[in-house]
Amino acid sequence: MNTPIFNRVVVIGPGLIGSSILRRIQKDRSIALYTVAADTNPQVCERVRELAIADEVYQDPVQSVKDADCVVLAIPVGAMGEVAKNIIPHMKKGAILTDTGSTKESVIKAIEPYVTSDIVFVPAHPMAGTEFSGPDAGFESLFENRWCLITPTPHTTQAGIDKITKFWQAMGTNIRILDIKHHDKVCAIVSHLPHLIAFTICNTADSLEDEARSEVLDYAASGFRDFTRVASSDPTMWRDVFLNNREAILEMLARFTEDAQAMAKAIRWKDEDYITQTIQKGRRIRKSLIDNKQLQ
Ligand SMILES: NC(=O)c1ccc[n+]([C@@H]2O[C@H](COP(=O)([O-])OP(=O)(O)OC[C@H]3O[C@@H](n4cnc5c(N)ncnc54)[C@H](O)[C@@H]3O)[C@@H](O)[C@H]2O)c1
Ligand SMILES: O=C(O)C(=O)C[C@]1(C(=O)O)C=C[C@@H](O)C=C1
Repeated sequence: MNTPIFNRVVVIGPGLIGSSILRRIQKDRSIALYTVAADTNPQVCERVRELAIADEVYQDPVQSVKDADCVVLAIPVGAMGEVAKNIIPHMKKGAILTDTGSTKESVIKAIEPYVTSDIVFVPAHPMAGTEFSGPDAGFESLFENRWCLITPTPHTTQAGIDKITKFWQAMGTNIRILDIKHHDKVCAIVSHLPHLIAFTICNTADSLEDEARSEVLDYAASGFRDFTRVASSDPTMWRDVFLNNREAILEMLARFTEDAQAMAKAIRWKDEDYITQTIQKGRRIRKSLIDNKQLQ
């Protein structure tokens, strides 16, 4: 076997993303020789033991990081700062700290003050997931052919970037190095706003008067169904994303609202060309996703 990328990898938060990482390592031990999982929820720890997807399991993240050469934070973005503050003093000198958070500027701001000069922090974000959460939801091929976005800070070393690049390539992803603010803007439009719209449209449907609401359930095997998949995502994760990428999300929502108003105007004034062009753009985007193999 080739030299493994890491000897001992700790995943803090073995939910959808963390357990998918652990499962992938279990399949490919050239990524890490030994895996440790840590989760403050005792039921998650119990389930990870039952699933046998980590070599060792701890309820206390502080205890779990001893001797690790890579620690992956796969917890909600609002919890990252506190956990980093607690674990960093117990990490091995020279170890890498990385994360999978959906927002980057907030996570970096929360973690950086606690990063000591002997720890390398490499912020990262795998652009892959589902509407499910928890250790049962993960699967080893989740990251296959997806993107992992790495957003180095001015203190991130090239050696750290190279190691995390290898790590995520071994998970099956392609890599892009992105500027931190740019990452948050792009994710606001491709991920955060679509979730906001999905949660909102379900709430709007639910607030209709009784008769129409029951029809939503009867006839929802249409476009609405696709929104309900996205809207069934985890409330804690998404509350944290919305509160931690506020500026970019509000900016994209404002643009979207303007475009929705333009569409409303076109419908009111029967502007066939505008309506047709808008629909055609949507179809083109869908086709390019299929061509780029970004649809499972
Ligand atoms: N779900 C997705 O599609 C997706 C995709 C890419 C990135 N992410 C990001 O990855 C991270 C994990 O998301 P997920 O979907 O795997 O979540 P998840 O809810 O499936 O798992 C998160 C786990 O973290 C644990 N946890 C919460 N607070 C903790 C703490 N303080 N200490 C230790 N454990 C704690 C929870 O008990 C849970 O088991 C989030 O930051 C999210 O933004 C999610
Ligand atoms: O595929 C889904 O259902 C997801 O919600 C995954 C998704 C996304 O919006 O694309 C969600 C959050 C992430 O940070 C990255 C990926």
